[in-house]
Amino acid sequence: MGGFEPQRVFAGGSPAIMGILNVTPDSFSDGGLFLEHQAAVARGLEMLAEGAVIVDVGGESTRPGAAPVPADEEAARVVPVLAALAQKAPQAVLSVDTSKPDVAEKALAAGAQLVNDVTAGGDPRMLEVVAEAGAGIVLMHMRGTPQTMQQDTRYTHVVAEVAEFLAARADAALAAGVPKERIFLDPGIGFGKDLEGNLALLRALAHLAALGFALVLGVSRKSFIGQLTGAAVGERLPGSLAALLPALGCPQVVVRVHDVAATKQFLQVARAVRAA
Ligand SMILES: Nc1nc2ncc(COP(=O)(O)OP(=O)(O)O)nc2c(=O)[nH]1
Repeated sequence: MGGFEPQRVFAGGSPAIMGILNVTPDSFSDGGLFLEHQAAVARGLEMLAEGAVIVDVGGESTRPGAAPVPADEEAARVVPVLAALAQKAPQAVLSVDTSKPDVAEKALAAGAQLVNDVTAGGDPRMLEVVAEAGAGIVLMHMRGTPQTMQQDTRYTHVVAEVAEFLAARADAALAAGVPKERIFLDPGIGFGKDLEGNLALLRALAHLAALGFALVLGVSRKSFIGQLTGAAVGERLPGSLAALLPALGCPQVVVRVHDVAATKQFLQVARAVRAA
């Protein structure tokens, strides 16, 4: 149950890779590919073999306009996959991508050690669930909900506003009893931001790292890459890799990606050729 060990995430250095495993019919880039549990477990094991340190299992798409999934359906999607991965890959760090405390509770009992909450503890019970389980939590910035977040993407100063939100949510997690080393902050690229807002957050990633918490960064295949290049969602791997460049300067960052092997190779070479 829980027992998140942060040192396992960065034992191989930073950035560390979080492989995305969407057990959903409608995720924006890979919906339906891994809805069947056997295929999902195989994909999770494949990503671990390719170099992922964390496998992030999600049962509800958060793409703009996505319909919410009932808790029992979401749990039915992710819990069996997490249980199988915990049994087959006991060395893996498993996370559950959910904003529902009930789903998180079941996922942690099944072997997840980290909760990836795109609402940053929007449901107050989530922080209690995470603290009680000794789990880690990813607190992500999103304006509104997947249904509303792209309707208002105006900020006075997007970096300052996102940093302020994340710092406040980290304080709430600390107050709930989650230790600092088990808290990850995430700017939420694509969640209620326009192109300029996403780029400003990427350029200022070191500023967010200066808040003193480990970070998670999710840029993989996202629409801002399409806006910059015209590339369709299945053609965005080069742009997804280029968007990781700001992460290279951060001491403790997890990059959340679909393409694990390519990202692993990119990071190995980028680290080798980059001045210290
Ligand atoms: N912490 C964090 N979690 C996230 N979960 C989902 C997505 C959206 O990507 P994906 O999971 O591929 O799509 P969908 O939400 O449609 O399943 N992005 C993030 C992110 O940037 N950060």
